[in-house]
Amino acid sequence: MGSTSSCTPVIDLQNFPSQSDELIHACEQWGCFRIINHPIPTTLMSEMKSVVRSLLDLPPEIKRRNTEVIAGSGYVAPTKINPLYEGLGLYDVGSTEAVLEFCSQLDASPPQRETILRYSQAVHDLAMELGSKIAESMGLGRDLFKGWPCQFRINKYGFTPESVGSSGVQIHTDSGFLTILQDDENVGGLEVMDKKSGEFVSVGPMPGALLVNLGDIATVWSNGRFYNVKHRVQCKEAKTRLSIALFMLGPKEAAVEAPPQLVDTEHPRLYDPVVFEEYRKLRLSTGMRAGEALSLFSPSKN
Ligand SMILES: O=C(O)CCC(=O)C(=O)O
Ligand SMILES: [Fe+2]
Repeated sequence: MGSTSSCTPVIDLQNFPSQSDELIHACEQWGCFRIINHPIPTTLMSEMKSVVRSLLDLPPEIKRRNTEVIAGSGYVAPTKINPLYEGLGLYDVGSTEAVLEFCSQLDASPPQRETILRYSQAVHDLAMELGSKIAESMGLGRDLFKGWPCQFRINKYGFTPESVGSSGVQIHTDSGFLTILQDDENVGGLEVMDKKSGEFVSVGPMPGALLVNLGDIATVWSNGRFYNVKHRVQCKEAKTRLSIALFMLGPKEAAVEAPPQLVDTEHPRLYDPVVFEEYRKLRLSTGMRAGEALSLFSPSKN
């Protein structure tokens, strides 16, 4: 399938509340937007990028020490299905202890540790701030997403001349509420599905900006208003592509449901309460990785 080029919305984080309507429109129509004038310094972004490159270049026996806490949160080696992809990660990036454990597993040097700590804290704070801005822009309280755990992952796609045209990551939605992605500033390949046409649209590199995607939990929480954007990574050129993702998931125990303000007779509740951890396991066990599993939470109509 071909793709057209990007018209992903761009949200200026320093221009609030003026951008509130644009932000909600982007969440509803695209499930994805670029953010500019965000608080993560460009120098920190590029320092983190070079740390990511060194970590992913470590020998496999060291990378394997990055064990998982929840399924897929640790080292993911290339597989038959995804031979180009490799990733390292950690669950609960809001915990300094968890970040330091990740650093120790990978023998990070003191300057690398410092960069990983600064970057992960900054992007975690940014996820919380974005959650607050989304809630506030809908006329709700700023603290609704406080304490929701976040997962962190660094990704490497070893694209080769033979792989041009194939997939680095197959079509999926993210399972949590939102994802903040520092995509590769040179190597494109990320494609998002246009809600209206169902066509894939390329999201080209935009150095200095970050990309936000909304996931399945955002659709549940917003009572179906927010679009859980389907996306994939395609190999466009024979270069290594690196990306850094923070996934704001759902609460550890409490079930997610739309706040009462988003439910009325014209907008009846579309989903039964969803416990994130159960939802994630259901996605894995059923292989429904593109949001299909949400249909299993339609309220029973008695
Ligand atoms: O690497 C990317 O640009 C996107 C990765 C992605 O979609 C994911 O990790 O869920
Ligand atoms: Fe994704």
